[in-house]
Amino acid sequence: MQVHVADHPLISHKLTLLRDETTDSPTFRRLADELVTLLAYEATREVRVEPIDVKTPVAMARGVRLSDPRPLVVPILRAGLGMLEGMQRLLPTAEVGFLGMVRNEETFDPVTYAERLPDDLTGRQCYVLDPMLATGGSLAAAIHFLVKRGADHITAVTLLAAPEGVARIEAELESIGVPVTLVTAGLDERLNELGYIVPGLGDAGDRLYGVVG
Ligand SMILES: O=P(O)(O)OC[C@H]1O[C@H](OP(=O)(O)OP(=O)(O)O)[C@H](O)[C@@H]1O
Ligand SMILES: O=c1cc[nH]c(=O)[nH]1
Ligand SMILES: [Mg+2]
Repeated sequence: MQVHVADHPLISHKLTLLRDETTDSPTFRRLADELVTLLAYEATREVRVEPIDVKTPVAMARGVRLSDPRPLVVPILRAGLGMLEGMQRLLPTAEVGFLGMVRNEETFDPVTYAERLPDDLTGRQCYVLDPMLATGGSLAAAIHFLVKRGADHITAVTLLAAPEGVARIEAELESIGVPVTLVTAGLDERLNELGYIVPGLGDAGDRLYGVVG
């Protein structure tokens, strides 16, 4: 898997504020949104385009436009929803599909409670959004959903990733069978015994939207 850890002082600055436990929910949402827009630039480096000609006020010019079919952006609910607008700012014409997943707190296995994806993703580039790649269970499950429908190019965009999660996706790449790229604002040290990223930022969903039972 190609792993791009963002190396930019503005991204590091915003990520540091995001980690801070005193950062409130409205600020956390704004920072997550800003971070995704910065990450989207790197994440879309291989977005497919086709040549077109355009008439400027002066002359004809050769340019490009996004190819059809348009990319599909898939936020993993809940926390991934906090990254959607930031991504759409750069890819306004992308389609959006949804996956709802929650981790079992004891086994860390993802439970899928919602799925709204196009049936046929043949030839589609897909961008999966989830702030946290911890054990990698949720991202692996999301990738399998997309590949089963025919997606042939997947980019995951995260705010933080743990080495354990990266290793898991790498180990599953053979069964995944399509190239996967990870673009993340930070790669942290490890997971703790509760499956949280260390030092991390806590529970991204709770920090974005509040604690639900
Ligand atoms: O890599 P993993 O070990 O699978 O963990 C990461 C997942 O955990 C979090 O979601 P959570 O289950 O807390 O759901 P939420 O977004 O509703 O808070 C996070 O947003 C990822 O989806
Ligand atoms: O650190 C973590 C791990 C999983 N999910 C989160 O929201 N945070
Ligand atoms: Mg959560």
